[in-house]
Amino acid sequence: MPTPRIVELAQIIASRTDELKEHLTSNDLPEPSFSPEGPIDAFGSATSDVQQAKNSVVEAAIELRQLLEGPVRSLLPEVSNFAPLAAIHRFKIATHVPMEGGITFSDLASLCGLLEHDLRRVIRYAATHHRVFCEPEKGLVAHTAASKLLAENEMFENLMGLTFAECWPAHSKAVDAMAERSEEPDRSGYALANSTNLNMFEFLAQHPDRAKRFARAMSSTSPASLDALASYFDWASLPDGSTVVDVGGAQGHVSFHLARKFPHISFVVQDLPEVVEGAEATMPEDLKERVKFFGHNMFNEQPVRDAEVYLLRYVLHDWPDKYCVNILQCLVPALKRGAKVVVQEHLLPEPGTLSLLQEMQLRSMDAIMMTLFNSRERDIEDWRTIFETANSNYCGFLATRVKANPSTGIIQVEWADKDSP
Ligand SMILES: C[S@@+](CC[C@H](N)C(=O)[O-])C[C@H]1O[C@@H](n2cnc3c(N)ncnc32)[C@H](O)[C@@H]1O
Repeated sequence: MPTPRIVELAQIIASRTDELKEHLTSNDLPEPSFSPEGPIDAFGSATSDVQQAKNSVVEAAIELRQLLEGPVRSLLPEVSNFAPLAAIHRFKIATHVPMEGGITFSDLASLCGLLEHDLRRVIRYAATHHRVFCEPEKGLVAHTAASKLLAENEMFENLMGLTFAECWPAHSKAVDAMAERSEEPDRSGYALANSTNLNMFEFLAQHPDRAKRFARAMSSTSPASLDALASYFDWASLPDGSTVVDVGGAQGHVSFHLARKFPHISFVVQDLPEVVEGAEATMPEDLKERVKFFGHNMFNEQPVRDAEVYLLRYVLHDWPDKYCVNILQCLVPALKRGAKVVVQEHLLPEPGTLSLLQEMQLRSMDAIMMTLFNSRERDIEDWRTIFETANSNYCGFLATRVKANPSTGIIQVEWADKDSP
């Protein structure tokens, strides 16, 4: 009789967890733990083999759980209500819990301005479902690694805000948006959830605090992703004094990263005026000469002419196809022969060709794009079509998946200017 799948999965978990234990022991590293003293990312500094072992264990554990719990649980998953996490974010509960010892439900409720019974159920739900907070003795709330992170690290505050204050309400309206069969960003789940006829960026422009949180959440991008951008396009071969225009560059974190690696290049960071406002004042001293900010709406003609590179990093996936075509067409009057357009984006795979975790991450991102913008993630052929539709002078289309993270890639095209003499 063949080995049942659940046994195979258990064997994968056991053998690959041994590799993880070996890595921790031989490098004298702390083991993963929910305690506030536990590591944030126990395998963050590990080699790609160890990362691979970790991903195999997680994927096997997901499949094993799904098989053991059966199809009913797949349809009605245990975690489908994010109100408790949204409440933890909104009422800043983590900041009111002391780092040492604990606090009673009643004291915590008054600090947060909540009814005690509401607070108690939020905490107990989050403790069991998400390991956020624990109750070391009955009635006393204390930190776990996750709640401590939220209390101490402003970046997580911004990311939770983006997830639970912006995305979550919009997800529940995405099906209403789908029923409208609209491909307009101002009829997305996000627009419906906010009772607005504006697209998300126009709406955020009217809500500066939320816009700031969005911009800060965007700047939390992983260093590995920025390193991929730095290494999958040959920035070093650009002539001395070259200019890169970072279209939709937010507050400049991508240009800062590239500017530090390539001191012979200057950068113009373009974004909506309200996004770039004040960015120059907070710029690192060493980059002030080479990075400039410029308020510009990318649906208007590109004003910075004859740059060597126009970079669009995670900008186009926010827009339905016809808008992407329009953005690329707005670059055209500025392009000199040989200018490059460089795009960093997710690249959808053929179903089942990436690992389960990678494909889950991509499908989640695709669903978020639908919810927020009525836009989508795209595969390589979709990207080729967008460039071809925008202008036949966009030549030499080259899309390369990033080896360490093949769900993303770098696309480059060159402006051929076939019509000029
Ligand atoms: C997903 S963020 C990407 C930010 C940055 N490129 C990065 O890689 O982190 C998309 C950016 O596009 C900007 N954006 C949206 N609409 C725009 C417009 N009409 N003109 C210029 N920038 C715009 C947003 O403000 C935001 O900073």
